[in-house]
Amino acid sequence: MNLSSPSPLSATSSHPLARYGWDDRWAAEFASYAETGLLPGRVVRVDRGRCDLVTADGTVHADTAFVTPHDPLRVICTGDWAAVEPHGNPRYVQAYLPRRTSLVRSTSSTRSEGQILAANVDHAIIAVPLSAELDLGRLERFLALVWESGAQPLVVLTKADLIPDPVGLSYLVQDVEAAAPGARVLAVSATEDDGVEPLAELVSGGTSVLLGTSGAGKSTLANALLGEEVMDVQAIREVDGKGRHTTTTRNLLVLPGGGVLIDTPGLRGVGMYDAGAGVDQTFSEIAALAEDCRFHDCAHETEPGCAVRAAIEDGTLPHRRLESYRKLQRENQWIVAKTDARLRAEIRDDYKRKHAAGRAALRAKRGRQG
Ligand SMILES: Nc1nc2c(ncn2[C@@H]2O[C@H](COP(=O)(O)OP(=O)(O)OP(=O)(O)O)[C@@H](O)[C@H]2O)c(=O)[nH]1
Ligand SMILES: [Zn+2]
Repeated sequence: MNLSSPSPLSATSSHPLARYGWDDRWAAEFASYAETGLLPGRVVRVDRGRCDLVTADGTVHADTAFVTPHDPLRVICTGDWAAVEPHGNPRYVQAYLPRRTSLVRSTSSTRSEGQILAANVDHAIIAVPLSAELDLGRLERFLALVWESGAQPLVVLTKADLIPDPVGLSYLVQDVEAAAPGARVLAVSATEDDGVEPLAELVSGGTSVLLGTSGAGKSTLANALLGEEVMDVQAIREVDGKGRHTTTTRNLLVLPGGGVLIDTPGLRGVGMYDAGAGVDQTFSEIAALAEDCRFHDCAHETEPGCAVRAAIEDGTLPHRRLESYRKLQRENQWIVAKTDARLRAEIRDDYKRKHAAGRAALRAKRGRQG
């Protein structure tokens, strides 16, 4: 049985939660909870000790006390598949299934702590606006975050109608492709409905999120994918614990062309959090080149036989890429160091050692001169 792509004929495809992403693998992992009478549900919203889940019986408002541990990365979040009690007032979420992917950001630049933004995301759409000059460094930062999460990045150049010249547009696409190895890049105009269809098809088989800076065109793109009516329909009315009707907005929406879109406020303008592997993956072509460096620990500075510098010299690797790689590596080390005292001590000792070595070399040099 191929677990990663459930057959369309499988029993779960007719399950009422299939359109929310329920598949054979989730069903298998849920089996032990099902035996105890718990219901499966996908979290569509989390809010102050409560969450909304879609279940086969409709939306359930449940208490999250048992799935809100101290570790902020393990707190239940939108996109999680959870086990919820079938009755009770309130009903409790008892557990959630191990996440396939987790999108994590650092909460702030001063108090470095990871925060889970969304779980079980398959595609992360990174919106890059063509209304402004391309900021490839910023794109690379988003890519690192996405690769680290385990989701597949999809770069969308938004507002493509602003670049009417197809040749100019193709150059821009090429520049972005060179900065995003392993990711699909497509140009879309949401206002002209150009390229929305291929994008809808790409994300139809899973859960997606939209990332990008303010004004990048995320909301416009979300509306184009969802259709405005869908947005309205899914602002659901339901009875809360006090017996009143309340209107709540879901952060996880079913796309008319298949798949679901997670759109939580916290997703906007995210910063990386401990994304070492993600940074390496973002610059995968540099790692591939480095395999041919003479020294396996080559820093691509002044070493002889450096394949990375050779690629820069012959024009196959933009110098900007190596600079950006180093910058993001340093940034990530800094983030990690802030949360990891041991590493912080190591960096300090390393600095002292280098400093001492530098001073010794200086003394030796002075000694020779004197
Ligand atoms: N020409 C053109 N303009 C667009 C397109 N998509 C969005 N815009 C414009 O770009 C601006 C920002 O779009 P939004 O969709 O609000 O951007 P956003 O990323 O959601 O912004 P935040 O909500 O601040 O995060 C708006 O003025 C849109 O009208 C497009 O395809 N073509
Ligand atoms: Zn090298």
